[in-house]
Parts: sequence; structure tokens; C-alpha cells
Amino acid sequence: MTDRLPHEKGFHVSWDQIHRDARALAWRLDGLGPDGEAGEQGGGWRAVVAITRGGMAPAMIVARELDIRTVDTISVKSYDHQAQSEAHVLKSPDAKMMGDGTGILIIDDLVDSGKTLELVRALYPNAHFATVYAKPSGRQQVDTFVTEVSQDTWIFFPWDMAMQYVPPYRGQD
Ligand SMILES: O=P(O)(O)OC[C@H]1O[C@H](OP(=O)(O)OP(=O)(O)O)[C@H](O)[C@@H]1O
Ligand code: HPA
Ligand SMILES: [Mg+2]
Repeated sequence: MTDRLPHEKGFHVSWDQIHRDARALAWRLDGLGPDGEAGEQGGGWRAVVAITRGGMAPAMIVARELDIRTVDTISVKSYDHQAQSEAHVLKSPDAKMMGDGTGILIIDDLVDSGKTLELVRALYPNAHFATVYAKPSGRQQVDTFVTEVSQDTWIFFPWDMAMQYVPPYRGQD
């Protein structure tokens, strides 16, 4: 619930908005890969790797936009609800495909403290790291992102929300 948040502000993202923002991310990434120019197959990238679970929806949209068919996942857990704990890898992507990360696009929904990306970057130092949203503390960990929000903002994604009744502004006491 919003009134129990440790953060001052809430940024509520709809499916439509994450779709638009993930598309904008794809367009920024087109041609940045080591193997290509903008408009070439896969935008120059060999594969997309989603950081589960939050990175899966943006990674699917980026892979679709850039026509990348090779998609894998890395599973990193760093939060229990809104409480941060030690980040650790639960499942790794295909080691042969990954190499040192060259030509691999690693996607997450957001970077907050940067701990998740720091862990993954240590494993694949030559990969390109992209998120849809970024907070200032983790911004250095991400190579490409779309929108920055303040550190005291909690981002609510559509997969964590549901439509519900809201009382009128001029309510009854
Ligand atoms: O920059 P950081 O402070 O590390 O935080 C960002 C990470 O935290 C969230 O994932 P979470 O670990 O909650 O798992 P989930 O994607 O499965 O929800 C989010 O999806 C990012 O992956
Ligand atoms: O602002 C956030 N929103 C959702 N998940 C998160 N994980 C870390 N920060 C956030
Ligand atoms: Mg995540």
C-alpha cells in the first residue's frame, strides 16, 4: 500500500507506458552492438539476456523490436518485497553463448542501488547493460536507459498492480 511505503513518491507505470518506454529503449540500442550499424540484423547484438523476473517483459519487447531471436535469462534475487538483501544468482544463462558478454544485451526493468547490475557486470564485463528506468545511485552501472526517477521514488510496475476503486476527490467525511 502506498501509505506504508518507505519511499516518498510512487511512480505508477501502466502496461501501455512500459511498452512505449521499452520500445524507446530498443530504438536507442539499435546499431550500438559491436556487429552492426543501425538497421542491421539484431541491431548488432548476438543475444538478449533478461534479468528475471522484472527484465523479462522489457527484454521481450526489445528482442521483438530489434529482431533478436536468441533470448536467455539470468535469475538474480535481491529484494524481498521492498526490503533489500544480498544479491545472488539463482540461475545462469548459457555459458558458451555468453563468453565475456561481448555482443550481449542484458536487460532489466530498472536499476535502483545498482547491486544487481554490479553482480551481473562482474560476471560479464563486456556485455551492454540496459534498463528502462534508472535511479541516481545505480546510474553508473547502466550503459543505456530511458527515464530517470529520483532515489526516493518507488516504481510500481503493471504486473504488481490491479485496477481498483478510488473514492472521489471531494469525498464524504
Ligand atoms: O539496483 P538494485 O537495487 O539491485 O535493484 C534493482 C533490481 O531489483 C528488482 O528485482 P528483484 O530482485 O526485486 O526481483 P524481481 O525482478 O524478480 O522482482 C528490479 O527488477 C531489479 O532487478
Ligand atoms: O522502485 C522499485 N520498484 C520495483 N522494484 C524495485 N526493486 C528495486 N527498486 C524498485
Ligand atoms: Mg529484478
